[in-house]
Amino acid sequence: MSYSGHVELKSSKITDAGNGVFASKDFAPGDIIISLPRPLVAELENQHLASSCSWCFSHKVAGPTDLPTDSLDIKACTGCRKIKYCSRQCQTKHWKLDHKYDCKVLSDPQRPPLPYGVRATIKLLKRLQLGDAEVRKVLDFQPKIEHLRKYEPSILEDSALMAMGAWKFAGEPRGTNVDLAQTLFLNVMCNTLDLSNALSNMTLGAGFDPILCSINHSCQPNTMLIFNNPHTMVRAIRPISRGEEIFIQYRDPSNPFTVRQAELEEKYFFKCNCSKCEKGSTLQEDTFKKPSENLSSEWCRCADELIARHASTGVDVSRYQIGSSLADRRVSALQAEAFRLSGTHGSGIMESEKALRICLESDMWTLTRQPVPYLLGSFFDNHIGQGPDGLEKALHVGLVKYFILNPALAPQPFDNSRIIDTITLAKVAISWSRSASESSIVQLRQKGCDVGIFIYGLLNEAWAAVPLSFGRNSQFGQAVEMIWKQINEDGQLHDVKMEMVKRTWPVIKAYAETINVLDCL
Ligand SMILES: C[S@@+](CC[C@H](N)C(=O)[O-])C[C@H]1O[C@@H](n2cnc3c(N)ncnc32)[C@H](O)[C@@H]1O
Repeated sequence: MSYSGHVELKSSKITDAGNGVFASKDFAPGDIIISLPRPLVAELENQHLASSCSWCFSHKVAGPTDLPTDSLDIKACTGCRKIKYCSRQCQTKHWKLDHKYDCKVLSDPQRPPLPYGVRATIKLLKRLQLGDAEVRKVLDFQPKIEHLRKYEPSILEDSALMAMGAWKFAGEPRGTNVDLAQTLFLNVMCNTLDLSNALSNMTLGAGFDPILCSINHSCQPNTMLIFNNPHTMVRAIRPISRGEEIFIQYRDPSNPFTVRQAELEEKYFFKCNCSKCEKGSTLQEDTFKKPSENLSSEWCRCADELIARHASTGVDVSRYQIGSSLADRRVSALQAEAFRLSGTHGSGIMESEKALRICLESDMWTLTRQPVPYLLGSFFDNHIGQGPDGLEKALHVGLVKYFILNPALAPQPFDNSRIIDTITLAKVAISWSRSASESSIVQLRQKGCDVGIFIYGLLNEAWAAVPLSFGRNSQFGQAVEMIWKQINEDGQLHDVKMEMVKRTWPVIKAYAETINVLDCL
């Protein structure tokens, strides 16, 4: 079946995966495979409604790692006073496509905020009633009702209540019923994509689209999904031949096998059968620095305490188990504790330091084994706002992330997560160089890291990589250009500076390789 210009939908070769999306021509890394003006469903989570544009997801709250967002002026819809926009154009587009169907429902000041799945279902029901062919395609997905009935009956019950609410709020549209509402609700919620804004680098809401959501998951994906306010693209990250299946990642593929499996089961209700998971716990993601038997006696004692604590508090540590011997159970307990403290997507300063000590002082973890990369990410973010001392720590951990972690975890320099990291590190290095004393700057240079050259190289790399990821005309691309132009005022000397970058890069890399992360804690 022809699905769009460059892809087609047919049965996946992955066991139990149903249909998948296949390339109908060859693609090179960076090529755009799918480009959509906006997913069929794109809803902000409630906590972001007040500070983000509901059409383009521009986000007002500036976090420490944010790129400049100008003076974004978010104004509320005069009808409901809940949905907000950064411009009249965004408001008009959103009204025509979407908001005209739920503005009245949201306008009741007494009503508590509606979950985004309910908001989406109200609008889908109304569009379905009007004969919208795109919405019909949502019904082609498997609602996973049987799976939920067997394994997650409470989720199924909740979905029935949500669907009933959505159907009533939609005004019980003729030609629809509660069962149909539940199918729409579940099909969207079991297949959502995380929607984000590169400028604030966080998940702002959830999306669903019949084309994008037909792409299966692999823990070794060949494409990346770029959400670009509100344009969405699927781009190749490795060469793809005609006839090959296209995969994205629904969840982080750098986790150990059992953690990946559990996360996908929990959020999407399936057992991943991708080519990487077929190899089980045998790959680099599951390799510790040393065999479990080599854990020091001091850390064995600590692990024994954790085993007792996990048992007495009833914490489910099954996804962190690496084996049944006592030595394996001890390392599993350390792993469970490190993941618990990492919170997977961000943790406080105290928690991330404690978890890093477990992993690195026990000497069982390599720097690229999770949750160390998550923890270093949190450590980096948490220290940016902590004055010159915090900035210096962030700069050092950033050097380790840049030279050691990122090339191992995301081999393409234009990978969207990597390019955001590169530009954020450049910003940290700029802030540090402005706040540090002259002697600190000289000292760092003497150790091998000339911060001026480092900043120049990072910005040049980000600027060169943007066309293969977000695009130069995107909000992100424009923000990168702004910083790049500030640093590169005398454009004529570019070649000379790049020659210095080329010569100095291996020296900075060698310095990064000497950094002991534990010294930064
Ligand atoms: C977003 S949909 C993808 C389209 C789906 N294959 C279909 O035919 O409708 C996600 C569902 O596809 C299946 N799936 C995706 N990736 C998979 C994988 N790696 N292994 C097994 N099933 C997978 C699961 O049933 C999952 O819930």
